Amino acid sequence: MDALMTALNWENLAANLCYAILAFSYIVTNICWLRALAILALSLEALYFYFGSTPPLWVGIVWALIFVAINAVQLVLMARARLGVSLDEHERSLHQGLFEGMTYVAFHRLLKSGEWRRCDGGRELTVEGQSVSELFVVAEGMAKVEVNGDIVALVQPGSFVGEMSFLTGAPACATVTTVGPCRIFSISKTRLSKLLQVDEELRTAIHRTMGRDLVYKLKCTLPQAEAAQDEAA
Ligand SMILES: Nc1ncnc2c1ncn2[C@@H]1O[C@@H]2COP(=O)(O)O[C@H]2[C@H]1O
Repeated sequence: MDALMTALNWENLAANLCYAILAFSYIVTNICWLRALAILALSLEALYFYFGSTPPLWVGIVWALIFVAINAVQLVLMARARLGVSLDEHERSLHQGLFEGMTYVAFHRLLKSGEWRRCDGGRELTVEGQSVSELFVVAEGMAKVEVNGDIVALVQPGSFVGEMSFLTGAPACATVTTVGPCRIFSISKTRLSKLLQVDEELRTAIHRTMGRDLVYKLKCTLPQAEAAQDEAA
């Protein structure tokens, strides 16, 4: 009990504050905040080791400063990566739509791995029953989705094409054809898979985005299917 009271007394306030901040930094999930809090806590620890012990506890001070330096360098690198990202008007609008919530840095890594294309109407993006080698995002324009020759849906701007086979590994469940001039972002699925294997942040963001897009498609498709059933009855 005495030891606990001594540990918590006012003289040890800096040390307790430093370890409380360190403990809090373990709770936060944002890596920037984690590093910033670690820098604050470890700087306080260095001060405590200097002023709180006679002679100063140099081993602790040196290691605290090394940890501060590592975290500071990482923060600067992250800030530079963030500031180095510049998106053009089309990329920004895609980010604000389909990829909303994805960090600029992760979005930029995705963009760098694929390419933008313009195409006219009539271009087949996927063919029902055939394997799909690319994942597409229709940024501008529309595409029709056909199953057994029947149009079952329209792909709206800001939607994926080919995400279902990407997620399941199955062949394309539909033929998707552009119905007018389109601006499309495409990325090789092999390349995307490799990228997602090493980039956890992007993997989480892509899966969340695909999930949201699938929900949207399902919501749009159900009324269309109901209307078709009513017509058939
Ligand atoms: N009901 C639907 N609404 C919108 N897009 C669809 C629908 N059904 C299939 N697709 C798209 O058509 C694509 C065909 O290839 P995938 O199965 O890989 O992925 C599919 C989806 O991207």
